[in-house]
Amino acid sequence: MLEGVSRSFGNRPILKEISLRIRRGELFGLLGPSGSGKTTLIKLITGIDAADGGRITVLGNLVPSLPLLGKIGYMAQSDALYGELTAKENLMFFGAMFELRGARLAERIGDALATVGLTQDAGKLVSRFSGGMKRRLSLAVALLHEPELLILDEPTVGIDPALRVSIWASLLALRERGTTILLTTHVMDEAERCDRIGLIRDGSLTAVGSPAALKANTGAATIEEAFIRLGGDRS
Ligand SMILES: Nc1ncnc2c1ncn2[C@@H]1O[C@H](COP(=O)(O)OP(=O)(O)OP(=O)(O)O)[C@@H](O)[C@H]1O
Repeated sequence: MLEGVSRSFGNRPILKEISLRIRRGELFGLLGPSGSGKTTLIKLITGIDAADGGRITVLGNLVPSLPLLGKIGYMAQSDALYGELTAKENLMFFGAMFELRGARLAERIGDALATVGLTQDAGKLVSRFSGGMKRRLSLAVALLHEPELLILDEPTVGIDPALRVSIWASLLALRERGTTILLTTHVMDEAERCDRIGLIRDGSLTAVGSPAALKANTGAATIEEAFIRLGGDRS
């Protein structure tokens, strides 16, 4: 939950008094033009960056909170992987950080690799991976410890359409199991699949609602049209 959250860089306000309550178990999408503040907001929610004003609580904990880190899975926009390790070794490393070990770790690694379609590539060095494969491995890392809240910054950038479909199927399955998912996207048909979306423009949350409600409120046929009518640019 965010209450009046603000963040400036220098004299420049980047986020202005953002208040938002994301419900447990929902798939929430943040949509906004490039530079509107989506990544900044996500970093505040994870506790990586600190707000200048306002209050953020996640799963009942005031952010930042060390115990919270074990309950969150975060996939940043740039991949933080070890190129000199294989995909499986990367997952073993990150799994150990989340105190997974033994049979449980092996089971989670198998599950996460299958979810992102990398089972056949488990033994390959990450430095030989394509950009899309690295994105998929980053997603596997984020969901390895079965976090209650999954925060994904543009999870499907650089991923081909067929795999995007399968990743979305996995996200929806995780949501069915009760995982709360917060993601940013530029892709309108992805926004359409979220339970609710929040539109950000110039650091302000301009609208929040289900895709159907946002379309109905603006009389738009598509979410892209609703987004433009609500003052967003094509992103
Ligand atoms: N550490 C920083 N120092 C100064 N300015 C920053 C910093 N981080 C972000 N900004 C600025 O804040 C604004 C919002 O950036 P942010 O990355 O949150 O946008 P975004 O909506 O995630 O964009 P995109 O969709 O392109 O990823 C940009 O103008 C960016 O240049």
